[in-house]
Amino acid sequence: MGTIVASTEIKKVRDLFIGEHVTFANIFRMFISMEPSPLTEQIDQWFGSLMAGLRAFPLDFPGTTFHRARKCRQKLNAVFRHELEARKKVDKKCDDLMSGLMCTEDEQGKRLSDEEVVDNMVNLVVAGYESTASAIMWATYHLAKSPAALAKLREENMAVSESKGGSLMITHDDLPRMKYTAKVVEETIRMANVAPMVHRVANRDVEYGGYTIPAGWPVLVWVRSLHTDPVYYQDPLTFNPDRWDKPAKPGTYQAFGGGYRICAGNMLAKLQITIMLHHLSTGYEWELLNPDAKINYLPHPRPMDGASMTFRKLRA
Ligand code: HEM
Repeated sequence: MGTIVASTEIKKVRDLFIGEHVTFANIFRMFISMEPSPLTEQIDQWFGSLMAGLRAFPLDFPGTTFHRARKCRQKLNAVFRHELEARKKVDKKCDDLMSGLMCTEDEQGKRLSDEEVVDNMVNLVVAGYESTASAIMWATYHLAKSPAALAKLREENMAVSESKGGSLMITHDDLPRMKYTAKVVEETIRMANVAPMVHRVANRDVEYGGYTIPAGWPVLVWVRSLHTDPVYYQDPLTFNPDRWDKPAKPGTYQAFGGGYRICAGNMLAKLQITIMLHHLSTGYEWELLNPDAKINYLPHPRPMDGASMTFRKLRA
């Protein structure tokens, strides 16, 4: 059993498992039926630069993060546009999101414009890619620091795998048996706060904490402060999956926002993290190289060293 030393900075966590960028590869297969290739590697980099510019100061001239993000956005639009035109030319339909968006009709039989299809494609990758990959990184980080939780997770997932003759393929039917795994996913998402804020506008005057928020004011729900409030979460900075034996008090768990605009991909995100945890916990053990590395919170929370870890295969 060799020891792999690798930076698990999101991409590398994905690399470790099946030798490719799992989250990105999954998203690309589901969204546009593209297999990993030099082009998808390039697209991956453009998305990275676009993400970096999301919360950058909006200075749009060469050399700034914001400018780079805008340029990358244009390149991404061009790639999706090219694929869309190619499909239209030969009337090609795939079992993926792009074809779904191209064919969807509203009650009046109206379809999305090409621009709307491309816009939705880019936005959905932005919404669903780095957020989920980052949550997977945080799951491995917290589990590396919580051996007891990792042991319970491994026990549950080994049992699931053994009951299927050692198969690593989990299906929807296995999920009811993966109760502890579900709690690890929930606790990871609570602590990771990969989407640090939720945006709203007050649609009427609201009294809150002795203040009045006037109608029309923009409001930022700072999710981390909610998720680390000891009034709602006992010992909030401790990774404790068992706290999810009881559901959170309504309104105190906003990792995916809430109401009409709740994250459209929340179930998909949880499923992807669950699958990844199943494979990692049954196949590997891992250790943080710098457990006390400082955390950078903006633009997205991550350990400053990218969560460098050693991974070791549990079985051949
Ligand atoms: C751990 C992973 C994820 C986190 C923490 C997350 C978090 C969020 C948050 C906080 C919002 C704003 C919700 C609100 O304003 O109430 C949001 C919106 C959204 N998310 Fe996610 N998300 C994740 C994964 C995904 C995935 C995998 C997809 C789809 C592929 C996705 C698609 C969307 C979409 C389409 C919206 C906009 C919904 C709307 O405005 O109606 N997200 N997400």
